[in-house]
Amino acid sequence: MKELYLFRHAARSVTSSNVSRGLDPNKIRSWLDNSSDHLQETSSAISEIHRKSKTSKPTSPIDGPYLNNYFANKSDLPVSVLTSMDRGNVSRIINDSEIRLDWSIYDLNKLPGEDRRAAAEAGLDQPGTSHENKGQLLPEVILLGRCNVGKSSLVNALMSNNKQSATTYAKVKQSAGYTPCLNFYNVGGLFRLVDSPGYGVKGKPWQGELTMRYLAERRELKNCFLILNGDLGLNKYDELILEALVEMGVQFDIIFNKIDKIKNESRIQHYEELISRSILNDLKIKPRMYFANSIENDLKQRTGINEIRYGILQSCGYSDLQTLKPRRRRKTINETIEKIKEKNARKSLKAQAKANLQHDIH
Ligand SMILES: Nc1nc2c(ncn2[C@@H]2O[C@H](COP(=O)(O)OP(=O)(O)OP(=O)(O)O)[C@@H](O)[C@H]2O)c(=O)[nH]1
Ligand SMILES: [Mg+2]
Repeated sequence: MKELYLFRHAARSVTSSNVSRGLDPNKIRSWLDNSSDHLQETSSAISEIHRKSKTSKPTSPIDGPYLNNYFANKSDLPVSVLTSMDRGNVSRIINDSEIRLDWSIYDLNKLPGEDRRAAAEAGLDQPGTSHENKGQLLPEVILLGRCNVGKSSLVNALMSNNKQSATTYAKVKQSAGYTPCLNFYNVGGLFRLVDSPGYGVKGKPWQGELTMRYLAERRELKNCFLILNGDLGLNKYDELILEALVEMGVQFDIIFNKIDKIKNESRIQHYEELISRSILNDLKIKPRMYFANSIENDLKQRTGINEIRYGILQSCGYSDLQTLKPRRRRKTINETIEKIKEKNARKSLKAQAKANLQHDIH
């Protein structure tokens, strides 16, 4: 109505002021009349858009938890759907954990546990390896995958504080074939997370042998997380390793990583198609499935990390996460300062609230 009122006013002023400039007032009136109809249509279309935008929900990000929720009802492959309490627990456990690289292994016979076993088999009493006194044996999980699929980035994402900091434990590089050996990260004395050299075109035969022997022989190994390219899907090397894992009877799960490479609105359809045309549904063992983004340079984009952490802890036999206490890491000076600041802010808020209450009473 307001627009129409303004419009009429404009028509009046145009007719009177433009005659002197040689414009035909009737033409102008008819043009304005048509415009009035158009304006009315436009204004009602705009209010319709406003109405719709108020009622329709904004598109949610199709992130790791969203995809898990979606495929929980749609796929034969199991997925984890976490409660907010599970999320809180896994974040606390990892954020509190002291994390360190215990061993970098090029030769499986030198791996603690294996050295002892090798020595026992050879009839020797003293294995005498350099790693012998560097810690007790813990449950282990390994990240497997093609070169460049994001194994080391995922190691960093799994062991870093979710949103605030990206600690770099494992070295990451754009060029494929970067991690040369098996790296064992001790997480809070609870388990060891093993980063492995990638397989595929850039993988070296001796690295393949090392990893395969580890998979076949390691008694501490509780689960493998096979990382797949979330953009391109499985290739022949992935199929070979999947078949080998099934054949060896090794427990494994799969992670579709780099989901950011697929546009948010196409993700569901992309993964539905990718899974249905892969060999995943035909495997004798149905692996648990995860969707993640382990990107290092944009922490807000990281997703699906707590689901994998939860899967790791469960595989390692830790089911009561509420009471699980890792070996704690020492806080940095900055973290300590932040904690003190938070405590003081809470104190002053409390004091303020108390003062307000007393003021209201009086
Ligand atoms: N877009 C995107 N890039 C990623 C993601 N995760 C890792 N990258 C990038 O992928 C490249 C390879 O990452 P790495 O973590 O080194 O991969 P890797 O599997 O350990 O590679 P190798 O050790 O060579 O086998 C790096 O440039 C990473 O920044 C992700 O979730 N999304
Ligand atoms: Mg690597």
